[in-house]
Amino acid sequence: MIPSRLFSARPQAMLEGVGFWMLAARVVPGPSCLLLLRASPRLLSVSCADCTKHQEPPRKQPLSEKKLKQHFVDHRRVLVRGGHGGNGVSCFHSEPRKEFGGPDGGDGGNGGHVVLRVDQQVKSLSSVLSRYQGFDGEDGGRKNCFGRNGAVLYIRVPVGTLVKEGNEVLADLSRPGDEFIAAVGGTGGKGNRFFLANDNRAPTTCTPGQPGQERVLFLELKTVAHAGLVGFPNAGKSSLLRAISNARPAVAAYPFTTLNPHVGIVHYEDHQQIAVADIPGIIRGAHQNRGLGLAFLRHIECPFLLFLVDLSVPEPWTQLDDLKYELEQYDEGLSKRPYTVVANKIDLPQARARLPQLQARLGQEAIALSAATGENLEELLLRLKELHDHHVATELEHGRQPLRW
Ligand SMILES: Nc1nc2c(ncn2[C@@H]2O[C@H](COP(=O)(O)OP(=O)(O)OP(=O)(O)O)[C@@H](O)[C@H]2O)c(=O)[nH]1
Ligand SMILES: [Mg+2]
Repeated sequence: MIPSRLFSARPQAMLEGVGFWMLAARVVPGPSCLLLLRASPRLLSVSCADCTKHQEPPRKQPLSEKKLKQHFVDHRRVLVRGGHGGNGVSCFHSEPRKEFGGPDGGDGGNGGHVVLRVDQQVKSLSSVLSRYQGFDGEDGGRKNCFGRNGAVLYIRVPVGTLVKEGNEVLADLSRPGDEFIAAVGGTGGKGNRFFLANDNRAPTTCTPGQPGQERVLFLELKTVAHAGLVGFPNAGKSSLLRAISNARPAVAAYPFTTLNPHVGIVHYEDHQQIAVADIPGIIRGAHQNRGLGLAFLRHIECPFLLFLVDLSVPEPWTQLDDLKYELEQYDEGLSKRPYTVVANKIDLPQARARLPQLQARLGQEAIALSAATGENLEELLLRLKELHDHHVATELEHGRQPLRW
């Protein structure tokens, strides 16, 4: 509320706003300043020294979900073209008193390759452009000088980038530092020196540089994480990820709130880190492209899974069968990965009542918890650690490197 006596100080300034607040701040210090602080902190900092001490530093505005989606890009079509080779040159050596110096045209340099390189700092394909042209090689020169080769052009991509041409998978860049030559640079042309032969002492032939390889590649980002949260829309996957990690996926009471996978890192006291991916909701018929269809199933690139069952809906045990069926239809053996069943929303009385029936129907233990209230999250965290340790042990047993985040 603005005290009425302030208006009488300079009523005409109300329209201007700025002038009014400056005057009022000097007239009425103390609590009124708080009101004014909210109205115009910049001006108040000039007039009220006391309040400036308590002024909060400006906070960065969080990105809206719409903007986040624009930032996360999980597939890209890229036209890549290697650099053009430099041309060979045709010329002859000339020197005073040396009439026939011979051919001395140098070769052109090779065009530069375009190379995809995995960079752990890059988290999505949003920084990848739609076309890349490699660096050209330099033309050859006189005096048998060869042209400089074109430099290699590196495209930084995130871990888990799949490179496809048509339907063929060319490369799976799943480790930091992995490289793939997307387009080979063209070879440089030959200078006339190259064609010097016994039967031809003065060749004039030289060849042009070759164009670089050109192709259209499809880059696809798999979400690489230790655990994948799989569940129906609205089961509470994003809420659970928020509860156990620092990730901030959007949560709302409508299906398909999550349209892109989010990865959250669970930190343990012994500095172990486990990456958990929140995958968009799966519905019946997803393998036939229903709902978000197949688009998200490609993201399930996790050594173990967390099946999230929503206890607030009737007959929750059917969810697990449906989820497993969809995964199996998409990729045989996907549902056979180590997993654990998590039953969410036990804070609701009707959900808690369904728990014994769910356990009986599944014939296995389900971790009952509430992502909203944080109830029983510890049990899930311990189970996650167990699954992770089991994964590490199995990978080492097979002589493979376990996934590190
Ligand atoms: N009562 C209760 N509500 C919950 C709990 N967890 C999630 N919810 C609510 O369930 C709704 C859906 O939650 P989300 O986390 O967005 O669900 P989701 O599985 O990520 O949904 P999609 O992204 O659409 O697949 C929201 O309204 C949440 O507030 C819980 O433990 N208890
Ligand atoms: Mg979600």
